[in-house]
Amino acid sequence: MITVAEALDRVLALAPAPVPETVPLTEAHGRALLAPAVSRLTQPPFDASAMDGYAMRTADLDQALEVIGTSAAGHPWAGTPRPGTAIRIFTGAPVPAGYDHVELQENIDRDGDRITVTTRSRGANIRPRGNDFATGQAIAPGGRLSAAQIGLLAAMNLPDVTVARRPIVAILAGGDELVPPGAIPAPGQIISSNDLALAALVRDAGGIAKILPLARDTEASLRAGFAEAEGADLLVTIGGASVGDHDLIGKIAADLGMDQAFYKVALRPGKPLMAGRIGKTAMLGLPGNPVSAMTCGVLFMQPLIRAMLGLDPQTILQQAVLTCDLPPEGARQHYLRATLRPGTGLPGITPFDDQDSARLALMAQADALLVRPALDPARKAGDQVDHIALPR
Ligand SMILES: Nc1nc2c(c(=O)[nH]1)N[C@H]1C(S)=C(S)[C@@H](COP(=O)(O)OP(=O)(O)OC[C@H]3O[C@@H](n4cnc5c(N)ncnc54)[C@H](O)[C@@H]3O)O[C@H]1N2
Ligand code: MOO
Repeated sequence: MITVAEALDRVLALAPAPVPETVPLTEAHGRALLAPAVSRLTQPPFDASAMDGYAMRTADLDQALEVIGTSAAGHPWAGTPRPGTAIRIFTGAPVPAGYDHVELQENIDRDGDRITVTTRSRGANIRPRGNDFATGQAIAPGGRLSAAQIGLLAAMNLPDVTVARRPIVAILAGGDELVPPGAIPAPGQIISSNDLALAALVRDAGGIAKILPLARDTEASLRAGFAEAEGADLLVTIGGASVGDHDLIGKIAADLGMDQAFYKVALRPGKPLMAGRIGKTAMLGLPGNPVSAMTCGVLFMQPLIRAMLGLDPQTILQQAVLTCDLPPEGARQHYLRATLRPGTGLPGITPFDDQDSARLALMAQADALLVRPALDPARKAGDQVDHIALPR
C-alpha cells in the first residue's frame, strides 16, 4: 500500500493542463485567471471630488467666493473657471480644471451665491486621475479570483475574462441495495447518499457535478454507467471498490483499459481507493462507506478538481490542541471525525468516540478531520495536532 502523500501525488498527476475559456465576470469568482487581464480604463478617469462641498482655488481660501456652477457625479460642470469663484460639487464628481481644493459643506457658510470657508480641511479632498489604476495595468494570471478582484475587473471595463474551464465530474454510485432519495426502500435497501454528498464536494471545489443513474451490481449495468461518463473530465465511482463478490469496479475499469495509478492506500477510512485514467477521463474509485467516500472526496477528489481548475490543489492543514488522550495509531494514516471548540490560543479538538466509517450522522456533525500519521505514538490531552477543517 502506498502512503496518502504518494497517492495524492499520483492523483494530481492525472490532472490535465487547465483548459482556458472566456466567461462573463458573473461566472469568474473563485476561478483561476489564465491570461493577464489588462485594464481598458484609468480610474478615476478625472480628478474626482472625495467629498460633498465646494471646489475652489487654494489661493482663494481666505476670501468670500461666488458660486458659479455645479458639478455632480455623472454631470460635469462645463463652464469657464475664474478666480474668486467656487463650484458646488458632490462626491465622485469631476473637479473642474482650474480648481485645486474641495472644502466640505460642513465647513462653509453660504448666503445666496456667496460662500466663505469657516474651517479649512487639511487635505485637498481630491482623488487625482488614475490614483487607483491606469489603462494598460494588468492583473497577472494565477490564483483564485476574489470578490474584490471581480469588482476590480469590472471597474477596468473587462466584462469577460479568461479562466480555466470547470471540469465535468461524473458521479457513478452503484449497488443493488441503493435507491434514490424519495423512493420507498424495499427490504434490504437503503437510500443512496454518497452521490449527493460527493456532488456537493465537487461543486465546493469548483467542478460541475453530473450524477449518473444508480448502477446495479451487474457488469452490464456498471458498464452502461461508465459509458454515460464518456466526455467527463473525471469519473468518480462510489462503492464496489473492495474485495467482495459484487465489487466489480476494478474489473470493469481494467476491461476498459484503465491505466491504473494505484489501488489501496495506507489510509483510514478509505483504504480501497483506486485511481487512474481511462482514455482522456481521470478516474477515482471511492469506497462505498459514506464517511470513507467523503474523506477520499476531501483528500483526493477536491485537490484533483482544483488542479484541473489551475488552482492550488493543496489541502490546508491547521493546528489544534487535543482535549483528550488518544491511543497509538496503526499502520494507516488516520482521519478522525472531530469537533472544534474555540480555545485561548489554538482551538480545542475532540474526536468522536465512534469512528465507524458508516456513520454519516457523525460526519455531518464534524467540524474537522483530525490527522494522525501512520504509527503515531499515543497522544495526551494538550498535545498539538493537525486537522483539516470540513466545509460547512
Ligand atoms: N473482506 C474485506 N471486506 C472489506 C474490506 C476488506 O479489506 N476486506 N474493506 C472494508 C472497507 S475498509 C471498506 S471502506 C469497504 C469498501 O467497500 P466497497 O467500496 O466495496 O463498498 P460497498 O461494499 O459497495 O459498500 C460499502 C457500504 O457502503 C454503503 N454504500 C455504498 N454506496 C452507497 C451510497 N451511494 N450511498 C450510501 N451508502 C452506500 C453500502 O451499502 C455498504 O454498507 O469494504 C469493507 N469490506
Ligand atoms: O477503508 Mo474503510 O474506508 O476504513 O471503512
